[in-house]
Amino acid sequence: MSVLIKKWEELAAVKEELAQRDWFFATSGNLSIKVTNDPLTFLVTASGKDKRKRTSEDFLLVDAFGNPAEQTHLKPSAETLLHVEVYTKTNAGCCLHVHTIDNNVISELYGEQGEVTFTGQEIIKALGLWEEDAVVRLPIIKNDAHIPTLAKQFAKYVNEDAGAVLIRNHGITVWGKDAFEAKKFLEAYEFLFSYHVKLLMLTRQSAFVSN
Ligand SMILES: CSCCC(=O)C(=O)COP(=O)(O)O
Ligand SMILES: [Zn+2]
Repeated sequence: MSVLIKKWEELAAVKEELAQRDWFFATSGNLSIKVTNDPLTFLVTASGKDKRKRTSEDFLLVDAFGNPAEQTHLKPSAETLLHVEVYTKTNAGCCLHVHTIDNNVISELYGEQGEVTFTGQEIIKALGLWEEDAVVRLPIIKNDAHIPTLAKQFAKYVNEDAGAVLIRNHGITVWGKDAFEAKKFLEAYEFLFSYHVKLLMLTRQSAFVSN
């Protein structure tokens, strides 16, 4: 099996799992996986598709600038430049972006602070932090409609082979050394968001009832 087919299957499997979680509302989300290092090429989702569907036109191969590396009628994701930043600045092998209600709520609650932190949760170990008092810091950037500007802001936080950035009222972009790691990190962040949102709702509601 060629590397391209192997990587296609790997990304398709991740896409299917994220679809099962219902993380691709209204065609949102984009995914990519590195195929070659020299020259850099990666598979990225085609723009505007329903990512819950599995088709032979789900992905296309792009180069280090995010341009199609082969003749195709498909358009790379509108947010391909963010994936370009990940692969040109790090050794990451996979990059995942989803819009969920929970990640949008968290990004709005903490957007002015420019970051959200989490601590005291066992799931933090999935992010590679094993100390009991570990603190996860997740940057939140402004959602700029001009993608080159958004990519430039995003790039400030792309310094390691694994990481994540929340885009305010837009979604999260997570990257890791391979598809397994990127998906694990994404699931850990979404767990933290969902827990935090539910806890805030319950504690605010009970404070309201007891007053
Ligand atoms: C429909 S949501 C707006 C675009 C977006 O943020 C997204 O993640 C999907 O865009 P793409 O071009 O990758 O389909
Ligand atoms: Zn998006």
